[in-house]
Amino acid sequence: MKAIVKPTAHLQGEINALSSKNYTTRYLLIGALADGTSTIYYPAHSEDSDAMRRCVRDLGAIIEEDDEKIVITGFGKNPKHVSELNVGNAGAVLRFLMSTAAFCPDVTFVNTYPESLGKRPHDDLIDTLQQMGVEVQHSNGRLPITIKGGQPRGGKLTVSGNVSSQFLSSLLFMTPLLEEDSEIEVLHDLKSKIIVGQTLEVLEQAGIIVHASEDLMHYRIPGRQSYQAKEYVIQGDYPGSAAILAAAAVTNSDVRVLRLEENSKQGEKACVDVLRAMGVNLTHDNGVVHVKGNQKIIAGEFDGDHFTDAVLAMVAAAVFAEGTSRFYNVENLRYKECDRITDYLNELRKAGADVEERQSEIIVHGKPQGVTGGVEINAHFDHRVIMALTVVGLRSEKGLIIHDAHHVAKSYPQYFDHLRSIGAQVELVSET
Ligand SMILES: O=C(O)C1=C[C@@H](OP(=O)(O)O)[C@@H](O)[C@H](O)C1
Ligand SMILES: C=C(OP(=O)(O)O)C(=O)O
Repeated sequence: MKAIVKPTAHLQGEINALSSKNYTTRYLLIGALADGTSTIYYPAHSEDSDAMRRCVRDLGAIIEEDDEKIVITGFGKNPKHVSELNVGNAGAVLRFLMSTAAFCPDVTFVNTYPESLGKRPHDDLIDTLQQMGVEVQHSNGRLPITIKGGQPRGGKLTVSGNVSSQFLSSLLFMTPLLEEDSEIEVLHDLKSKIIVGQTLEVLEQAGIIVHASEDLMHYRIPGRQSYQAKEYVIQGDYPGSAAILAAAAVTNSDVRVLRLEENSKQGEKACVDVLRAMGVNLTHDNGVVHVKGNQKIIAGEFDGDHFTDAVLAMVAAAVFAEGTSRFYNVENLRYKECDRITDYLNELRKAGADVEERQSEIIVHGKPQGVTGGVEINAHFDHRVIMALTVVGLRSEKGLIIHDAHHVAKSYPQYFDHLRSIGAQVELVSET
């Protein structure tokens, strides 16, 4: 499917934020690791959350669902001995389940997105699983990956955190089920540290005890624990909503996004502060972000690691700022669905933006007068590239054509419908 994004000067209306992808994957996992029956209200429905649902079902969880909830009966630490799992293009789902798979004798994670997830590195987690006595076959740290587990050992473990926080989260989900106590030391650095807070939050809700140091670099996890079955309610999703808010910021708008909790632990909640710092007229009360955009954006400097999945949307807003913006500490964007620095900036340049890259920085020389557009964009299999380029297309002179825009469904299948409901001129055309 291609998205034909046309210049749009005004956006107006109200959007009910999509449900959080990152909470849905977590609650599905802890529901599967529990021995009883849990209920998850308002789960996300996207390719990534579907991937987690499919895989935990393959591993033996029993799932029933209706329009508002998923009821899941878990397998505890005794997953079914499947031989193959397909996580689609979902990095977090793959990494979280690589540890769960250590309870199975022989599982292969297949490589269905060789150009996207198939290129992402998982060596840091493979290394820790090997420390636990698990045999892992892999292709240079990449998919396909075969885990030959059975009885993983706890004890003293290390994991590197400078590529992704997902490796640490994965171990935090699995180690409480081991016979031995575990101690995890995070080596080098911990990127996307803030999202580990979401992992610790859901573990605590399920009655799991984890002793974490204040800097989140050391953990003591008692073994022989079990996940309690509980009821969970999924909150609205900040990473996806960040693109809607950016679209409202770069147009003349009066847009409300509902279900965005002020006290959420999602790091991407910072997008509200980033837009505020960029001079965007907005309020955030009672779970509603209300943007009254007037197309004026002021440049700023931001540590993007605090809001990793919203960086591309904030960069899209900065494309139209007065002055030069800098998003620093973002090197791990290179290891996501595509290289979100080089690949993304190449597409932005085609659209007419003035951007520069460093190894761990994105620099944007703003163009308040707008960009020319009128070109075709490669989505690089990346939902966040698609969402961000759509924002740029709305404020361009000639619009943009985004190829393979169906990949938006990885996290936000209703993105274009939501944008169109507030007046965005976007046409969706199938590509054969
Ligand atoms: O734990 C999670 O659910 C996620 C962690 C982040 O990845 P990194 O830790 O690789 O930055 C984020 O980008 C991803 O969308 C989801
Ligand atoms: C990077 C993302 O997801 P994942 O790492 O789970 O593929 C994302 O949602 O932007």
